[in-house]
Amino acid sequence: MRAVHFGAGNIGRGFVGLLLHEAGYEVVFADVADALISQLAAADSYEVHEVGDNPAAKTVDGFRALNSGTQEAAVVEEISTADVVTTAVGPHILKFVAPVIARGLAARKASLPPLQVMACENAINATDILREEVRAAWDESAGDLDAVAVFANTAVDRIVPNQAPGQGLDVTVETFHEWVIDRTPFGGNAPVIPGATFVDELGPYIERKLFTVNTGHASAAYFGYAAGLEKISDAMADPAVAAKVRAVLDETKALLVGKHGFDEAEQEAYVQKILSRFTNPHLPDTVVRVGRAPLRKLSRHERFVGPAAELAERGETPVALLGAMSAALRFDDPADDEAKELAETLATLDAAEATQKITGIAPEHPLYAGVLRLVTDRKAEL
Ligand SMILES: NC(=O)c1ccc[n+]([C@@H]2O[C@H](COP(=O)([O-])OP(=O)(O)OC[C@H]3O[C@@H](n4cnc5c(N)ncnc54)[C@H](O)[C@@H]3O)[C@@H](O)[C@H]2O)c1
Ligand SMILES: O=P(O)(O)OC[C@@H](O)[C@@H](O)[C@H](O)[C@H](O)CO
Repeated sequence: MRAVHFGAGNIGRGFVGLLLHEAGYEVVFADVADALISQLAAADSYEVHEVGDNPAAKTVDGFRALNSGTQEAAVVEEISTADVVTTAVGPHILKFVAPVIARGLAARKASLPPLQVMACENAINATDILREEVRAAWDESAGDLDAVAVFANTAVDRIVPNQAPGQGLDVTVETFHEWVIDRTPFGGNAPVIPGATFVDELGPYIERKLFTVNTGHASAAYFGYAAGLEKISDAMADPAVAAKVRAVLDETKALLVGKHGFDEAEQEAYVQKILSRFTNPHLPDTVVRVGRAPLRKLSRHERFVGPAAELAERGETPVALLGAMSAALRFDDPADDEAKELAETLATLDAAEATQKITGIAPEHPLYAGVLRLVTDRKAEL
């Protein structure tokens, strides 16, 4: 069995690659970072160090690595005979890997079973986004795309910080992990991945993950950044930051319980577990990594505006979520391209234009007045 995995970064090596390896797949990593690919191609193995309660070290070996920029033909050939393709490149990068996947699928022999494609990104239904990009790149003369590929949405959860320089290919990760995959598109032939959980209804799981883990995480990052703190665990050790994060998760908990019918006590236990993961002092995770790409995080269906808008539509006022969004508008890490673009948007557009561009919230929406106020206040400081 062979899996081609796009994105040999933190989650690629520290989670998806590891679970596919443990499931018995030969993993072919495809990435455009040349130094990383050269290192992987030259290595026999790397270690995944799980830190926190019950620490462990796991070895990943038997992989290969290709540069999907300079060795595209080789990646296309791998895809044409692979069993599985996964990605962990970032939601905005899916459009760049899709044409390579489309070419690999077009070169596939009709006798092979459909390729099983799963995007492992922090976005609602990231695989649907990837499928539409593959469709856009699809050569119709190659036949029916749906006959050669099965696309399944997934939710991936494991905190994998940026790795310390000098650590080589080894990855430090938290012990917790969860990979939930929609079983329904596979029609009884789902891949066997013992570390993953297959479910019939993925939607509630994706929202629960994004609007709890990622909303809470990003809140800790932006409040921590505003407080001048470097690590997420330090941010969570600050009582004022921790209280604001908790208040945000109370609001998303109310939404998730009300919308999806999660049991309240079960959701509270989920929140507690996640808050304890953020405080893991062994995990060197930073507020700038977790806060990265603030425009993506402030966009319409993402971890802040998504739940805040739904609460507003239900007649609730999401006070804590608006507070976190206000902190996000102040995230100005000079190394972050989206933080620079955010600052420029705030500086050059009027408040109404900036509100709509950043959050996608229209003037008639019940959340609009709240976000317009945040944007207006932030602009007044610039
Ligand atoms: N790190 C985590 O804790 C974590 C957990 C769950 C989900 N995720 C999600 O996984 C995805 C990747 O996150 P990460 O933290 O591993 O980021 P990362 O930056 O460590 O890794 C991304 C990798 O993608 C590669 N890449 C960029 N453009 C590419 C292209 N065109 N073709 C092939 N490879 C390309 C980069 O070179 C990099 O190695 C994101 O969607 C993120 O939200 C991350
Ligand atoms: O990857 P992002 O930028 O969407 O979000 C940053 C972190 O919240 C994220 O990477 C978490 O560590 C991860 O989602 C945990 O499962």
